[in-house]
Amino acid sequence: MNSPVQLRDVAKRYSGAGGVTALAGVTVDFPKGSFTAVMGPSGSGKSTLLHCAAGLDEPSSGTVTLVGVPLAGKDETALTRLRREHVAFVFQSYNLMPALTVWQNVTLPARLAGHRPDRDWTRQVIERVGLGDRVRHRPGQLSGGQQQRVAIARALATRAAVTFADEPTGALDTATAREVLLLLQQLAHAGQTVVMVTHDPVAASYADNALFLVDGQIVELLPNPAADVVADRLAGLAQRTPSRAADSEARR
Ligand SMILES: Nc1ncnc2c1ncn2[C@@H]1O[C@H](COP(=O)(O)OP(=O)(O)OP(=O)(O)O)[C@@H](O)[C@H]1O
Repeated sequence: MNSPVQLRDVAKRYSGAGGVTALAGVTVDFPKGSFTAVMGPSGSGKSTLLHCAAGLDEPSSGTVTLVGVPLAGKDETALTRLRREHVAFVFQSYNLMPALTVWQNVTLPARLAGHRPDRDWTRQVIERVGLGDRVRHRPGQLSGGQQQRVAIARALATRAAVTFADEPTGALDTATAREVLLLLQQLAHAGQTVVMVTHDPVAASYADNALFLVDGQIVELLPNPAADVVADRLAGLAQRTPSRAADSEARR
């Protein structure tokens, strides 16, 4: 399996006032060991793409294959099990369990999946993200950057085939953001597949490729995305989609 995430002609329509087409036929492979930044104007479908790819949202049509498993028709229990075994999330809101320590958060997916956590490996990954002296802390006792590093340690610990990151650096200062992005790069270099939604051209420059969405469709895949080139592309794309951007702003 060379591409643990495969989307084929994936569309997502939301009903309701007027109806919204969030994804309009997306076909893309995210190859093993790749780090892709998903970019585009506000409302272009970035989060929807990530949610459909992760099986958190069901496409209206088209197919998603995650770690070789077609998601169509899978019930929530099966999807949860698949995610627990193979997928890690690094979201802006950290999604850590507040009552659990760093160690317990990092080992939670293994324990939920019924495996005994590998203590040596867990210690190694917590060290690697620089939290060796914080294993007994709870998320509330950590800074935003440290919490994000816990989420990355959890991705490393589970050896997740795929890590989905949604604005992982949105709430971080520049130096901490850089550390988090370097760790995401390391995940990819270790053979994991990283898909990251971001608005930030500098964050995208850490990825191998930047994928640009407009009106729910992929318009470009840019290899080795330099921050200034990405910023230029985004500026051009934003001018093309005033209505969708306004729609998305109105939802906030
Ligand atoms: N639950 C929903 N119900 C109705 N419309 C939705 C829903 N979620 C998203 N949309 C619409 O789908 C389109 C794509 O939304 P999405 O959140 O994927 O865009 P995005 O590129 O991630 O935007 P942003 O950069 O602002 O976060 C937007 O027009 C949005 O208003």
